[in-house]
Amino acid sequence: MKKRSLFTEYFLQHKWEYMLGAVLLTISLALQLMVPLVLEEFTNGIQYATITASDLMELAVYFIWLGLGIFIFRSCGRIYIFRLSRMLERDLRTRLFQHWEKLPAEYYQNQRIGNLMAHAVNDVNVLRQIGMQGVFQMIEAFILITIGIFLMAGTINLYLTLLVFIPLPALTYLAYRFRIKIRMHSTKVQEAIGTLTSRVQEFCTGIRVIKTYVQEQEEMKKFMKENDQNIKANQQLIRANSLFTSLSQGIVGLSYLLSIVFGSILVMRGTITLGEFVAFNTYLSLLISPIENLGKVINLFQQGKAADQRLSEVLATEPTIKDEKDVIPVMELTGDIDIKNLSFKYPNSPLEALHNINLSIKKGTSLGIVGKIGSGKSTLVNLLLRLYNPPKGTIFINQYDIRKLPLHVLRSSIGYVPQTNFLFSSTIQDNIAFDPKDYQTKYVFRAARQAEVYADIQGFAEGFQTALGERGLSLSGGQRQRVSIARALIKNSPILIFDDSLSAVDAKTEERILYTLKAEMKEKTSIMISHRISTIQHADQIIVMNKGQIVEQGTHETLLRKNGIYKNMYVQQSNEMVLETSNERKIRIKKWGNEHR
Ligand SMILES: Nc1ncnc2c1ncn2[C@@H]1O[C@H](COP(=O)(O)OP(=O)(O)OP(=O)(O)O)[C@@H](O)[C@H]1O
Repeated sequence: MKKRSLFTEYFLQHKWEYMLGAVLLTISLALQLMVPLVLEEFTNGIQYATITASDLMELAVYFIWLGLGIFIFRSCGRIYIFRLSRMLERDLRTRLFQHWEKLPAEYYQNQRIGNLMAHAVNDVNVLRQIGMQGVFQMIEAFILITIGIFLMAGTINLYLTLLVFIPLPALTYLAYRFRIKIRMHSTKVQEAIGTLTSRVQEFCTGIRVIKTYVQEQEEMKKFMKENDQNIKANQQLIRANSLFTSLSQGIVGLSYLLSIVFGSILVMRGTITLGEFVAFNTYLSLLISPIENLGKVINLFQQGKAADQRLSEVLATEPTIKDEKDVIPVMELTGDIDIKNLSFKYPNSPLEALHNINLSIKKGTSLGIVGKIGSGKSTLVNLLLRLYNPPKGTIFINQYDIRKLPLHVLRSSIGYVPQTNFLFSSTIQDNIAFDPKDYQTKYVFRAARQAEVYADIQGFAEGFQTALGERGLSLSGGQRQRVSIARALIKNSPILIFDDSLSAVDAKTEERILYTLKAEMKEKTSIMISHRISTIQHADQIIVMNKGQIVEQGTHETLLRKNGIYKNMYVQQSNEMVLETSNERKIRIKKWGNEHR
């Protein structure tokens, strides 16, 4: 069965409410169609001098009542239909957001933020417009045109009506011809807006890099090029729209001309009365706007079809990472991790990021991971968190294949500090207590103390209530990292993962954090990735990764005895430390000398 469009789906769900709106509007239109009849009587009365002063008064009162009726029913119908469309807009955005939340990180890697914004803003707006102007004008056009033509042909003159309506099929033809063109241009406009939004977003997030690499001119050139493309796409759409509107107006004008010329002849011949001629032209003027709008509505529906298609495609994207059908209803995990023969390729990559990984991390023990850049350390963690799906039967927690665990149980059992520390535009407290559970302030303070960031935060004028800008830019790299650590610690989860999470703090702070964490981690399973040996040297077991494989495994002491990659890294880093310390000492002595000169 063909899938219904999003708009049809919504329309059918609310059909009775739409019906009520349509009834209110129809009453107002019926009253509008009575105006020419009153005018006809009035004009004939004047022509044949049969009208009296009291008739005039009566007519005036009648007109006022008609006007009032038209106003009340039209406004109510309009408010009703427009309210439904605003609800459609709200529901659609909520549905889109809910769906986006289900899609895996991988989906966002392949999307431009501008395109996603265009879906959420422009596409939804087009569908809202269909629900507003589209439905409203469709009802108006249908009622006025059908009943209007019936009244003109049936009560005034069939031939004049036929003559006046001869040019109108051309309008349908035009709408058909312009349909594809306008849809194509509207898609281009959407894409151009998407590209521009992405450019601005990238500019804002990358502003420091742009400035330090003096790339303002280059960025401006790219922006101007895309801005011009946006204008060009809009101009093409405007041209197509204006040509369509002008041609349709010309056709309507021709109908009007035919009505005046041939209507006057019929009056002069006495075939119709002057009152009927006035009524005929009033009907026509009532019909002109709906006939014009019909063209616009057809266009709007075309744009809506494209927007509907785009939104439907997004909503049809299957979340690849979700609870499997054979999910085991586990409520809690304690933290024994087993990895068996794990090999993994990223979906869009032909190369293996991990090859035949075998590991066992018992509850309450720690694992340190070191290795070169790109050796697969973060990939291992991504799979444990199911940010990507590991092959079935490769990763187990408490003997359960993680592919069979409920996602929310798996993820809420892991306190994770990612490599890139994203903080939300909110207070520091909210950033730390970022969990479905409600935490009392004392727990936020405790986590901040454990992460060695408490003193820094208390140093801010507003303490834990300090609002952070987008991406927490008001904090230093080290502070951001420690706030992220506090966010992971507050969860008090059985598994803790730190992905190079102490890289931005100095050696002394690192030492203090590790000391605090040691007590915290006693009952937990912890995985710590680092480029610094000092961060992981006290782990119960350490693995060295290279090209997606575990190449060395053991404790700090056993690995040093192996004289392999680990030993080399250790020696190199120790030498660097000595050099750093002696440089620091030299700087301190120089500084002291300067101060005491
Ligand atoms: N989303 C992805 N899609 C395709 N390939 C990826 C993706 N993420 C990582 N890779 C590739 O997988 C391999 C392992 O990457 P990974 O990020 O796990 O390395 P890493 O050891 O954590 O590196 P680093 O120390 O720089 O964090 C690399 O070759 C990388 O290019």
